[in-house]
Amino acid sequence: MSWGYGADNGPEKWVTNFPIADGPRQSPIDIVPGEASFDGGLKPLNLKYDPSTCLDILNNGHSFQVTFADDSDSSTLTDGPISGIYRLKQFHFHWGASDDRGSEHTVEGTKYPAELHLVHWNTKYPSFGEAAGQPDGLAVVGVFLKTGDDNPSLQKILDAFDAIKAKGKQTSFPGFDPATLLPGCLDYWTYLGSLTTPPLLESVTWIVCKEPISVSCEQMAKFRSLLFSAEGEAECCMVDNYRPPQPLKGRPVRASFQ
Ligand SMILES: NS(=O)(=O)c1c(F)cccc1F
Ligand SMILES: [Zn+2]
Repeated sequence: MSWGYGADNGPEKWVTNFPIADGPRQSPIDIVPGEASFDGGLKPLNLKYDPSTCLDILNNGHSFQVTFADDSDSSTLTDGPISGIYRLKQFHFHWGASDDRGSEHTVEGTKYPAELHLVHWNTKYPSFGEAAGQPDGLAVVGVFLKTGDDNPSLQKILDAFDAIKAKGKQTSFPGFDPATLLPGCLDYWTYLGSLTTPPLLESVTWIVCKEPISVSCEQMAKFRSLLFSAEGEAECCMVDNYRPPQPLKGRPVRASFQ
């Protein structure tokens, strides 16, 4: 059986096939603002996204992701805590079965109902796959979702869900601008971590935004209408697809703001 989020194949079991699960720089973590150190040397995030690089939306059996053409520097992350140019590859979300949980990072124990991950790879390496194996290979921008007003930008994504309900389904998704998913304020915490799903590679510079974006509770219900299961299999709702916080193991967490 391959990894997932169930009792038999979930986060507590991943270490069996992926021993790095107990490694020194695993993600997510609980962010404790009072223990983060303000670093005046951290630059503002510079996110430049070109909607024409948006290709399609896919249910990969553990989340859904929106994928981007990454054969040029059209959609990039620069500055912030990183050096060089990182290209946007995809974004995806993690969410809960109810509004009291779902995010991967937590803030002093507070769980949000969902978390957005914008995944970028360092162009000093030839591809995403190569970069994913390097300690400075990836940079993921995390944004919390908080229940409140309806989010029109999110709604465009949710309206595509009927075409990707089951695992393995994919449909074209042209012209979406991921910048519309960013909060107004781009203050962030940053630390060195890992992928939060197997293979849990310790190659991610995490950049977690302090300000959440909104999602309505009806929109959260739509997230929960996706399936972990493929067509023809017993239906299993895609919910609680989050890894809980992992030990900090002495890592510094820096803040871009005071
Ligand atoms: N969750 S995460 O952002 O760490 C992540 C990646 F960066 C890359 C691939 C899958 C994945 F889940
Ligand atoms: Zn993720």
